[in-house]
Amino acid sequence: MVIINTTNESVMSTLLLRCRVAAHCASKSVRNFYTFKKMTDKTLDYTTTNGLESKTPFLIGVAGGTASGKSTVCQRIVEKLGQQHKEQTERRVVCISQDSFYRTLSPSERLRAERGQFNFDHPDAFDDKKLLATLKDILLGKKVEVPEYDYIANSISTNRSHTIYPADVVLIEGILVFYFPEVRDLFHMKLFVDTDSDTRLARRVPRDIMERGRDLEQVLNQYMNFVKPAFEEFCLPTKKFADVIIPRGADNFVAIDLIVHHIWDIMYKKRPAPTIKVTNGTCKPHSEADEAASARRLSGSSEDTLSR
Ligand SMILES: Nc1ncnc2c1ncn2[C@@H]1O[C@H](COP(=O)(O)OP(=O)(O)O)[C@@H](O)[C@H]1O
Ligand SMILES: Nc1ccn([C@@H]2O[C@H](COP(=O)(O)O)[C@@H](O)[C@H]2O)c(=O)n1
Repeated sequence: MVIINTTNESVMSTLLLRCRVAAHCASKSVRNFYTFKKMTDKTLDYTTTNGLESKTPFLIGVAGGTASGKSTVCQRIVEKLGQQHKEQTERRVVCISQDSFYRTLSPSERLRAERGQFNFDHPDAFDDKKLLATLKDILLGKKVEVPEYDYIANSISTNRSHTIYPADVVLIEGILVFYFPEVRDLFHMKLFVDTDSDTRLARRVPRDIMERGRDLEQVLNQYMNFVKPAFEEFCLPTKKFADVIIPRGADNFVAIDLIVHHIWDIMYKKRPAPTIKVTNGTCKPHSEADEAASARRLSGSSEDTLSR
């Protein structure tokens, strides 16, 4: 099942069209409809000459609960667009984690974090101003430096960071990427990875023990005291802002293919890029369609869902 919200008409109409074409192809036993054309150097040249208005990247927000598969979904999208083996400077699709925007903790908060008693799932744990400024720079086509997050030290790494070069598509994933209104309004497309909480907990426990240096008791305490209540209070309510909800995350090949095709259309079809005008430090959608979509978003008409 792919659930499509009606908030963003351009996203919705493309996806609906694809659903119809896919159904038609299936009924006619047409094979390989979803065989995805990988990017080639030839097509790379294309965007430099196809009349796109600017290098404003297409910004995609990917939200969802902890261990729902947000990073894995982003990774699949990058792979399907044939970008995973490209040099950083050559990548046309790049991913950033919201975890790189956790704020610096005070000494007492640091002590609590070491005991698993700090709430990393609360919006206050993030430096949303820095996240907003970074995304605006990205939209202006600037090169930005994004630090790696160190889950063992509970802080951003002082010596490991990634240079994000101007790209066509930038994915930013995190539990609360739709929580902050100013950040949320910058996205051209919003995805919500909707994986059930038992599955998420079953994934989080081994991941935190093996990759994040935690013990079982700490992981379970943190989950019950902070992660689960904050998911219900802050993350889950942002699902209504999503243009596309992806049940089962990376296992949902159909949803990922539809999204990849949509991104591919944006990157290669001869249509104006979704440009962003930055005036007085605020980013605004440029095209009339984007403005209309924005207005609908602000008027809160995002409750209707279609499903198949
Ligand atoms: N579809 C899946 N099937 C099995 N394991 C998965 C799947 N998606 C993610 N995982 C695993 O679950 C853990 C969390 O996935 P990840 O993509 O990092 O989630 P998130 O970014 O939402 O925290 C990782 O260990 C990952 O390998
Ligand atoms: N020092 C930290 C920072 C964050 N967390 C947890 O990470 C989760 C977000 O990352 P996902 O990849 O799971 O989306 C969030 O739920 C925090 O609890 C942490 O444990 N320690």
